[in-house]
Amino acid sequence: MAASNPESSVSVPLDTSPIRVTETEAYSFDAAEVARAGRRISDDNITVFADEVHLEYQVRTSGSRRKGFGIRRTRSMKALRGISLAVREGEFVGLVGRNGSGKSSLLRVLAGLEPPSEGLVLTSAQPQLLGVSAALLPELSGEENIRLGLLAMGFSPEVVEAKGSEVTELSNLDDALRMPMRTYSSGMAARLRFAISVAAKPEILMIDEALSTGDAAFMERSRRAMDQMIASAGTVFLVSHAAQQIEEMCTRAVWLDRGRVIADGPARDIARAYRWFAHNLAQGNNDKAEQLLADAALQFKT
Ligand SMILES: Nc1ncnc2c1ncn2[C@@H]1O[C@H](COP(=O)(O)OP(=O)(O)OP(=O)(O)O)[C@@H](O)[C@H]1O
Repeated sequence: MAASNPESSVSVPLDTSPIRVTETEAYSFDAAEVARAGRRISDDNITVFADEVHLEYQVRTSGSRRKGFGIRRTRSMKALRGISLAVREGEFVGLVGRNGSGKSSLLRVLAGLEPPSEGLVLTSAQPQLLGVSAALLPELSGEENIRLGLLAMGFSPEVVEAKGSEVTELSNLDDALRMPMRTYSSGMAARLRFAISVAAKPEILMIDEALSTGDAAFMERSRRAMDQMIASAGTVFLVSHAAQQIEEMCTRAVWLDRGRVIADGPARDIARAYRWFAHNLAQGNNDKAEQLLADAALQFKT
């Protein structure tokens, strides 16, 4: 379980009213723990809560070679530097940020796949991180993998039959479903994993780039499937470099840079600000891009 951050444990008025959440294997979510972290929780529909989360990777590097000996050193790489977030039922949160800003790391920590080096992560249910949880086998056909994926998620054979057709329709892979998955392009495999995960209707779904591989029809179907999830009080996270996709699909966006939250607010506003920043960065206008980043931090930081 993630440790709470003792430094933030006092001086904030606490509301320890009950939080309607269930315990999961990875995390326990109880009001006292949130209170110890010094956060005021005034409503009970929070599904994902992060308090001052840090993540440091230890990386082994090869050093200089002298007299034929290679010297190996360990370097620490700070991927997340104090992320705090509270996400509620029905929110569709887009994560944007330049390469290496910490988006995938944050999803992995929130999904419980990576323990934070410091800080607290609480979730109301086990999040499903698309692409990792679905254990699909390359030698099996798409159809067989749909059954396997749904069984692996704990559904009974009867439910698997019923959900199977939903997955088939959403994936739109038609005849390819009878081919071994090793013959799929990465986009086709991503679509299949996405369709399986969405049909499973997890309370918390996390998608890392998978949607960018689909065509317009797939995007439209995906959007409808996720709208249904959100309407039934689910929570979705989406990492994407396509700011337009975030703007069109998400209700809220969080902009990460160098492991920190730069801006957090309505998807439309954040996505537009991010797109202008990314455009300037791509043009090599680094000073202008840094200025836009600072402006966004002032305007949208919560
Ligand atoms: N397994 C790992 N070991 C060491 N460092 C890592 C590892 N995974 C990520 N990092 C580092 O952590 C930082 C954040 O990486 P992360 O993949 O979370 O960023 P990202 O915003 O998702 O990037 P991208 O948009 O390029 O996918 C980067 O500096 C990256 O090099």
